[in-house]
Amino acid sequence: VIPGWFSEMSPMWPGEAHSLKVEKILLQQKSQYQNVMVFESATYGKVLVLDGVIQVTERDECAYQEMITHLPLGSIPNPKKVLVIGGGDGGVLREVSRYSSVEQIDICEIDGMVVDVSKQFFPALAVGFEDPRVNVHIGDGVAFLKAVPEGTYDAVIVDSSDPIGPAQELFEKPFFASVAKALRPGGVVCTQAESIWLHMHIIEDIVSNCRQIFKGSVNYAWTTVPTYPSGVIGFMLCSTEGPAVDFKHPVNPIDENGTHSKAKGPLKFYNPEIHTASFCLPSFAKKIIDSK
Ligand SMILES: NCCCN[C@H]1CC[C@H](N)CC1
Repeated sequence: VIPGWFSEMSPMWPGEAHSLKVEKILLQQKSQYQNVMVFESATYGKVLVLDGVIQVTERDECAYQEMITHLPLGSIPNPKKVLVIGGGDGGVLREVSRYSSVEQIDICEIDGMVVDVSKQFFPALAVGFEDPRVNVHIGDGVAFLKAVPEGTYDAVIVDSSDPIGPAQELFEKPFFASVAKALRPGGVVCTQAESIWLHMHIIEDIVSNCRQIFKGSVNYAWTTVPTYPSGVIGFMLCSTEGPAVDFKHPVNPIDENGTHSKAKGPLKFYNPEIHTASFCLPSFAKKIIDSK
């Protein structure tokens, strides 16, 4: 370990590690589920780390939060009821709250400490919790979804960490089946779906499971996030049987000014062109994803 630097090491990306220069460690605590750390970096603002894995940095969080939210919500005409699984830092809530059509935003985050730490150190993300439409549930998303009446939601966003630790079940078939049940016909789900450079085997399984469960459309999109492993992160975009959803041509694209409603300031990353472009894949990934 180089003194004064944080290196992100995990069995999920063997033989490589992204490092960030540390100015000051602001918090190190153990929650019921994981080690929680916040540090001030030299060049990416504050950084949230769970079990040694970077979750968000102030400088590049916009890419992930905007894409994981606007890829699904921009693809349906009138999102009303939205469920966020994970997302305890509040960033996805901030993006969902841009839609004036949305009436109810439920969030189920397993670790309450993540919510508390975000409110203390990441106000630009935790602002999402201030929206009156938000209902916070601290608990296991798997159990939460089992209790949800069939066809409740227009959209589900699974803003998870990696399938090592508390989020492991969020990558498995039974969970996808419970998401499909909780969605209305033509409802959409967007899940965090790792890196095409590092995790094609995981993505292969996720796509295969999604094609069996979601009888609408199943697509994989990706974007760049400099502080995520390999600098990219992907998303599964699926819809249930019912009114067709064309994820590649958004019917309801939020514009750059984010003026769907009382905006939380302009969008920094997402725009309708990058929405469409995010579904274009390199051949090595396309071959596997389109064949499942
Ligand atoms: N809202 C926090 C984002 C969590 N997503 C991350 C994707 C990349 C992973 N290596 C860690 C979690």
